[in-house]
Amino acid sequence: MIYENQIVLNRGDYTSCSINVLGATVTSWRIHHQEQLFVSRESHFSGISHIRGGISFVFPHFGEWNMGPRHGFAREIAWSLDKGPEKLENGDVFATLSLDHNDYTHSLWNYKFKLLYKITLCEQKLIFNIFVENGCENFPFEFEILQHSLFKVPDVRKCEIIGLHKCRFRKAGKSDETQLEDRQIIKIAGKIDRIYAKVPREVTVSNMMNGGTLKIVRKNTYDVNLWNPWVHEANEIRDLGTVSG
Ligand SMILES: O=P(O)(O)OC[C@H]1O[C@H](O)[C@H](O)[C@@H](O)[C@@H]1O
Repeated sequence: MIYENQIVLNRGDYTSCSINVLGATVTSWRIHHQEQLFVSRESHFSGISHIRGGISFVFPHFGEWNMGPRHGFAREIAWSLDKGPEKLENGDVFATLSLDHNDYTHSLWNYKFKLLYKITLCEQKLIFNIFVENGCENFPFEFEILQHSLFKVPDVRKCEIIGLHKCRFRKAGKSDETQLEDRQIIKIAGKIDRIYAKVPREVTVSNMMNGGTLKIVRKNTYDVNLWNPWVHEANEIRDLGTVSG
């Protein structure tokens, strides 16, 4: 069921996940009451731009795009509910959203495609399955996908990111020049905006809400975007709200 644009997966025990059909954006993930995601209070939910925060769906292009909006169109348009929410025997709850090519997407990117996005809420984790169907007969297309995730943390300076050691990275939006990450543990102490390539399957972030560690496990994706605009730049992003040091 969709109520006020939201699809809610409720696992009981105050564990839930909300997905806004606008961009199939995951706007809330609560584990036993505790919110794990950051969504700006200044965010627009009316469709005039993408939702600022949560987990947004970047497709078919990451970054500035001369064919359409930055980070693609998928985060800016309404998706459909394809299936669910449905409870599985083990108590997990899932829903599948879909986005089909239409006149608008064709005006920017002239391919027939269908995206299926299955989100499963488990006791302590979220599982995402993404399917991209190519409806163009004998005609391949290239695309980029990113789940742009903004996490809520008590103090970002205390978070330790593990898993990027020895990966090469480039600065987002800058030249293709790459550098080697020589730190086993990355701490954020200022602005950072990087794309790490060929990242191992698992990256962890410690000192999340309640002091827990978040494990991000990926399959068939190779790059990781690490972004924190820090105070000055954050204050220039109008829908992010005021940030103090
Ligand atoms: O403001 P947006 O279009 O949502 O982009 C937010 C951020 O997305 C990614 O993390 C990019 O690497 C950043 O350069 C960008 O600032």
